[in-house]
Amino acid sequence: MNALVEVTAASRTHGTVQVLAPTSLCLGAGQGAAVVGANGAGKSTLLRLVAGTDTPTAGTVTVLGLAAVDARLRRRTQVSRLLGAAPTYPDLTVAEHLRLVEVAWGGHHPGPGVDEALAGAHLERVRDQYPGELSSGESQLFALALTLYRPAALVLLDEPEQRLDAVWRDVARRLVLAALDRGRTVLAATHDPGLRDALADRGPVVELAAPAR
Ligand SMILES: Nc1ncnc2c1ncn2[C@@H]1O[C@H](COP(=O)(O)OP(=O)(O)OP(=O)(O)O)[C@@H](O)[C@H]1O
Repeated sequence: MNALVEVTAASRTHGTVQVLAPTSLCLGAGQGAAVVGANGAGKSTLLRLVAGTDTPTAGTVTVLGLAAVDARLRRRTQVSRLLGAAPTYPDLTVAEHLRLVEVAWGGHHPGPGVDEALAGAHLERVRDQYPGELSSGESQLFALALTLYRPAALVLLDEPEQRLDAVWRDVARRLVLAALDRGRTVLAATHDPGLRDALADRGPVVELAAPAR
């Protein structure tokens, strides 16, 4: 298997506190993986290590064949991530954000088109609204749809289900599965059993131990 992501005994310590115990993960092209565990278990920390925005205290993290921190240029085109809030422009509508991504790929965006992507995410009703005019659930689904619209090989998602009701959690799951069906690789931290189960059919589940409380 050609590994897109290879995490080998990676851990993270802040001061004297280990916030991520040694963790390993191997993720090949087209696979999906769920990272699960209690609040504070280290899920976001692991995603940041894979994103290259943090470095492990011990162990190694390789993304696209390079140490995650050295994969900067490749990350721009080959990794799309939703870790926290998605960056948005206050004066561009929902549809214009997707159009911007499409244009940024200068004729090489593989599709679907903006209208189809909005329909798939159930966002047609708010297509002409600005980010500041969306409900919190709409904002989250918009952020997820926008993240998945970048035609990146690897997608990193931190709790994509947050602030979504049961119906929209289902939409979010289907969006993630559709990305996998198109050959993307997805690593998602989640508290949603439905998303965990869906990803478990597509690859490994990384269970992080609960932190001492
Ligand atoms: N810069 C930091 N300094 C000290 N501790 C930190 C720092 N960043 C994160 N932590 C701690 O690391 C632990 C793991 O945090 P992380 O955000 O990875 O957990 P999580 O599993 O994503 O939690 P949740 O499900 O609540 O989002 C937490 O106890 C957090 O307080």
